[in-house]
Amino acid sequence: MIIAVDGPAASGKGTLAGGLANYYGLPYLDTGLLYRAVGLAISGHEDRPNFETVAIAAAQALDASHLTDVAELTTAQTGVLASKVAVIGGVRAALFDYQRNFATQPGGAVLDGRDIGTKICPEADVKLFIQADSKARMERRARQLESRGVVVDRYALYHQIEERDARDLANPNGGFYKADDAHLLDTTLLDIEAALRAAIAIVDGTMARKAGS
Ligand SMILES: Nc1ncnc2c1ncn2[C@@H]1O[C@H](COP(=O)(O)OP(=O)(O)O)[C@@H](O)[C@H]1O
Ligand SMILES: Nc1ccn([C@@H]2O[C@H](COP(=O)(O)OP(=O)(O)O)[C@@H](O)[C@H]2O)c(=O)n1
Repeated sequence: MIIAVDGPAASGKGTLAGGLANYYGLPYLDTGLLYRAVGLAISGHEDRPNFETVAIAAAQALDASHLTDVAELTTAQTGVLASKVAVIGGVRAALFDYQRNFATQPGGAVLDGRDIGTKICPEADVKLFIQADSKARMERRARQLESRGVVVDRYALYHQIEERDARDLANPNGGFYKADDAHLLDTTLLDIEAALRAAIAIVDGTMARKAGS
């Protein structure tokens, strides 16, 4: 079974995707980490003319060893760099096979990102699009960063998330919208347990309908 989980920044898609992977015993890939690793690799080059070439080369050279320093990859600054390299068609093309190979491994997988249900795995058995309002997303990200000892300016974080979402939505090479056959799950008023229960109910319901049809 392949489960695709998409949604905007800090909507809780990684938490849900990880919870679903655990529940169904499937391997899980956070595809945002791939873009973050490329973002990190071009840090300091982003204003140079050869920025795109450096980013594409970094994406082509990417392997699992670049995804281990999760603390550094998940800073807010790396998120901004990730959304800058994510608009480069050559970067997306270079990361496609990695994601496709993960998704199509025997037994299935859970992947979360922005374009899993639209571009990476249009044939996924179940697609979830996770949403939560901007203030809730900002507050969740703020607490996540604070739990690591980061001092957070909530006003700046709110605008940074809005700016990143806007850049993502305008991405000419992206597919950052809800797939027609994705189930929308708004977690604004749900805690993590309730959101996971709702996601499991969607997956079970979808698979039962497919088995019956
Ligand atoms: N439904 C929820 N209610 C409260 N906090 C949540 C919920 N879902 C996720 N979180 C918390 O919000 C933060 C961001 O969640 P995460 O899954 O990393 O988001 P995303 O992968 O969409 O960026 C994490 O600290 C996570 O524990
Ligand atoms: N499948 C994906 C995943 C992430 N991304 C890009 O990578 C950035 C970081 O993604 P992420 O999922 O780690 O970010 P959060 O939603 O966790 O804040 C996004 O803002 C997108 O620009 C993408 O283009 N396609």
